[in-house]
Amino acid sequence: MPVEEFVAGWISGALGLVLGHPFDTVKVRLQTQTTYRGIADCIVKIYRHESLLGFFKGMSFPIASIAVVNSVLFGVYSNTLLVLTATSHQERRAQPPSYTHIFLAGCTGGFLQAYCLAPFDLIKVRLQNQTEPRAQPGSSPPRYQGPVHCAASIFREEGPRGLFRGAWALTLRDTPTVGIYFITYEGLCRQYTPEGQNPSSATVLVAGGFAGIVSWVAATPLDVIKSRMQMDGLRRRVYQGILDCMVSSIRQEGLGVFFRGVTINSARAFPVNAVTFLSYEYLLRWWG
Ligand SMILES: CN(C)C(=N)NCCC[C@H](N)C(=O)O
Repeated sequence: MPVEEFVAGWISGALGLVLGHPFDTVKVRLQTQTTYRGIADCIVKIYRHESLLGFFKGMSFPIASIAVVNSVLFGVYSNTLLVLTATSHQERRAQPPSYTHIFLAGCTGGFLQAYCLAPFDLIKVRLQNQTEPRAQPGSSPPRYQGPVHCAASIFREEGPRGLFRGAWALTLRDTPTVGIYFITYEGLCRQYTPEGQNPSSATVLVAGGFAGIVSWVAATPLDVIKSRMQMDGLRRRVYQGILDCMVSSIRQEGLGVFFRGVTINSARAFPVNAVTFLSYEYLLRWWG
């Protein structure tokens, strides 16, 4: 099994993550808390109350973990294509795989990465939702003091399965939308690249950025449900399951609830995925 795709996925995931984390914090807050009037209000409040560091809450853990998850995503995607089409990454420009194969390989990558991502994403969301400023003498400490403390507390208070809270919603979110992600990327690259050639850097940046936006717009409804399921269980259980969470969210907030955070999600998705695909492509060309 070729491993370069896993390594390239790891590095490109880490680069994309640092760039996108502040957007991600604003998105998670908008999706799970009702105290903010919109993106600008949320940004101002985080900055005033928690300083610039507030935007980077919960990042240290994902930088290691999400990079591993991205490595699984790109590694599984490329190796599934290898099984389906018998072509390596280098051969795929001359012998492009069909969109059906790309979609199937993307869905396989999305499905497998969701299970690796679930506990890390849960910890990230719980930490991002802590609104307390940094610990000061005399003030009560936040519930979770860091990622390891957060993981240990969830394990103790909610059991080992608690670490996988929201995993089903995450799998439903990622399986089809990662298929869409790779189809959009490949489709745009092919559209703007002469046959048999490698896409230019500008094409990779634009195709990667749009692949991020299109797939995240499709993923946002289940992303909202996933984030809510992950916050459920913190004090008392509110939802019986995914369907119950959907129904009660619609009842209380209307259908618009499914698009909470879609603007910030898209604003985050473009730079993150432009950089992810650019570094991924270049690392593979460099090694290949
Ligand atoms: C819509 N979804 C779930 C995706 N497109 N997933 C693929 C990776 C996305 C990238 N690491 C990011 O954080 O944007």
